[in-house]
Amino acid sequence: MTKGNTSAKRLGKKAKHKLFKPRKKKSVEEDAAIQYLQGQYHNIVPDEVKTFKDLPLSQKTLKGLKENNFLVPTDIQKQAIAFALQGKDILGAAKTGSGKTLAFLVPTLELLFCKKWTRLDGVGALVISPTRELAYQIYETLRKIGHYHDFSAGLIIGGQNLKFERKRMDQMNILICTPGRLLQHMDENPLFDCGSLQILILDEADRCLDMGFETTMNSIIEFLPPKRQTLLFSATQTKSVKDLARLSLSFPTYVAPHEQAETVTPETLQQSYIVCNIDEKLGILWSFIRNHLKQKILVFMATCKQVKYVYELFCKLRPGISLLALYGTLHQEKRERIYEEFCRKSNVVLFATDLASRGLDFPRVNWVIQYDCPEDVETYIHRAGRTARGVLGKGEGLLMLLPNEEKIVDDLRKSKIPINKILVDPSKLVSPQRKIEALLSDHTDLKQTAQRAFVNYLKSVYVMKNKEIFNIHLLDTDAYAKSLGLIVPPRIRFLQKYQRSKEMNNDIETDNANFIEKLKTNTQADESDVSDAADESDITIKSKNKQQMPSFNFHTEADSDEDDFLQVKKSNVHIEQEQVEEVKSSKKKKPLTKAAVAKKILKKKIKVNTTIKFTEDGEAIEDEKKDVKSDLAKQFVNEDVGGIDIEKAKEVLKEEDKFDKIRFRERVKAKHKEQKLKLKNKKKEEVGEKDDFGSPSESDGPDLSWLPDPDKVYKENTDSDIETNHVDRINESQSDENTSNHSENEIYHRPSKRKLIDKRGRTQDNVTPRKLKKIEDISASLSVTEAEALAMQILQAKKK
Ligand SMILES: Nc1ncnc2c1ncn2[C@@H]1O[C@H](COP(=O)(O)OP(=O)(O)OP(=O)(O)O)[C@@H](O)[C@H]1O
Repeated sequence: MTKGNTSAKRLGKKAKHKLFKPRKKKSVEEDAAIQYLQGQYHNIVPDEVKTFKDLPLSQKTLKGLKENNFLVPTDIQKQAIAFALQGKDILGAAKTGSGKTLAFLVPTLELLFCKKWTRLDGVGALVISPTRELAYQIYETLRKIGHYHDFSAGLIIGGQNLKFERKRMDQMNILICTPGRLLQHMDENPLFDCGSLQILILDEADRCLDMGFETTMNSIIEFLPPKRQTLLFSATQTKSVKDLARLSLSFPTYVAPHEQAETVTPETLQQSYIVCNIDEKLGILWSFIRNHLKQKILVFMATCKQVKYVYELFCKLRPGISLLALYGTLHQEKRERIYEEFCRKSNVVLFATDLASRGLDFPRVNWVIQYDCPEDVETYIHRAGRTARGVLGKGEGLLMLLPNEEKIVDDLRKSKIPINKILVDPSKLVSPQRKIEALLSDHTDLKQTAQRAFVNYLKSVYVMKNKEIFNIHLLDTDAYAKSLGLIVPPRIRFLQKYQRSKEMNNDIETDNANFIEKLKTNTQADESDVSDAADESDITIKSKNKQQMPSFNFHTEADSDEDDFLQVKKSNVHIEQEQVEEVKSSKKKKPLTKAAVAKKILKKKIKVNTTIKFTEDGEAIEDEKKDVKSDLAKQFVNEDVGGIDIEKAKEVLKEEDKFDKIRFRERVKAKHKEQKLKLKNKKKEEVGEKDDFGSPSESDGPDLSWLPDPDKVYKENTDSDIETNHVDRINESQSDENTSNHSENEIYHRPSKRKLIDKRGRTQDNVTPRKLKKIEDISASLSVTEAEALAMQILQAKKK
């Protein structure tokens, strides 16, 4: 109401305009509808709700839901929507695939609708998701069901155009984002303002609040107004008092419709596990795929490198089904393409890391294979939950375990996960071992990927908290390398390093033993009882951990939707004794204090904070003051103050620039002068040389050296013959010259180098005085007719 009044006032005269009349009417209707809906909120009885229509929802939302075939709300939707509409903070927990997305999107739309939120009101709702793919999925669902509302929604995830996002941030009403990217906007984008935020939603809340995102989330929460509604959703919900306190949740309503259910996983999900040796795993996976060519299969692996290797290898082995790979280090566009392709296709295998384990709603997945043992029960639940989704979804899950990993089955069963052991049928096993080895010997790239996959898998095992299940020393690494096609097992440097440091630090080991013991007892307490007390002990453990390992950088503060296996993602992960030792030993080796660095610098006689300028020839300018020309620069250099006044420095540079330009011009001029002089000298030298042998300027007449020796002619020919013969011979020799073939019968000697007429018919300029004299002699000896014939010949040649 208030908003409506103010806008009418703001409109003033224009409000009388015809066009606005229906709006007013509409606004009145809307106000009445909102009032009615809000009046119903406290009368909702979730158990009595049969369809979405039974909930007090706006027509726009109901229409959006109906169009997308969402008619009957699921249990979590009934309860969560009811409490959220009443304005309560919610801790929502429900099985995977039970429809939690709508459980928070519907109340979000209703809240903004009832507040008559407009584009100008800015960000009203913020949905945070741990992965880009999940954020994209939520965004798509919002677009579908919020189609009839007028809100603007934005998807803010890493790997997209930051500039594009930046410009539009202030116009968005509902933002779906990943933590890293959101914080980046909060830090860098002046247009981004969350001051009027109404509702904050964390999907996969336990993941958003764990150690991987801890710092990022803390910074985000600080930025948000404390007076807001907060909804947390996950299949494995956090109840940590600390987490809730961080979000300023004091008395949230816990909505968990499946809490009393017999299983925590969907009933329609059939779960089984096999136990095999590490070197059999790849062969079993290959055989499984070969035996299920008409299925949609999702395979989870521990690291990106494994996914990359198995995908590339199987592509080369051609199993007869489409293969895809999804992991964090892929380019964002590729990730989107693969995600969509897997959604679309029906007979396909997707190899993925835990990036795809939470929230993603791939339709009709038949099989989820956990190729590597999950880190914990929660990870198992989320991975397995990628199949058997929605109201009618069915699916199967297969867990592949190494003998020492079988202990996790007890944990799974304790957590109400029905899982059965099955045996592998050896008759169906086909091992492509030979082919793999051959492929690796042919493809160096593939071999390197295999090596990386090998090392990274071992590292992933090494950093796991539960050493009873994940024990690197129990792995037959040579056999594992061989199964990957690596005849020579790669060096496991990180392990060797650790062994060495262990030998050196036996004393520390005993010191740490007590600490580790304490950690283990606390861990057990944590896992058995998820109570407030346990959470508190969790906090103390973590702080102890921090004290013990000040520089163990296992978690980053960046957008951690990239799945780095070296990142501790769980809040209660305790680093093993070994790792503590490693840190200590490495610390012992390299004590790098400020004093040590200063000493090193003193030893090397490096003058810190000094600038050395160089001339163009690379010589250091010793006295900088000598080099400056302008008065301003001289003054600036003489001022001996700490730091730099940027503005003044700019002015000085401008002044100096003028002098530099003058200097540059002078230098160019000098160079030109030098070049000219050189050219002149060179010409002079050339002229001097030519003078020795006769300069072309001295020759005025043509070279007539080819003419017949008159003495010979006079001896051999009679006067009467001379006239005709000579002309003929001239013609003859000219044609010879054109063809460059001298006839053997040629009587006269004709020097080839010195020609009277060149090929284009021009006369030669270079006639030496000696030649001139000869020509004069010849012309004196010629008769008039001969001279005439010669003149004619020259003229004809000139014309040509
Ligand atoms: N009321 C409904 N009627 C029919 N289908 C629904 C309904 N609500 C949700 N779905 C469908 O169920 C599937 C799973 O929903 P959603 O992804 O929200 O589950 P989720 O509980 O968030 O799962 P996860 O825990 O894995 O994140 C989706 O395909 C969705 O379209």
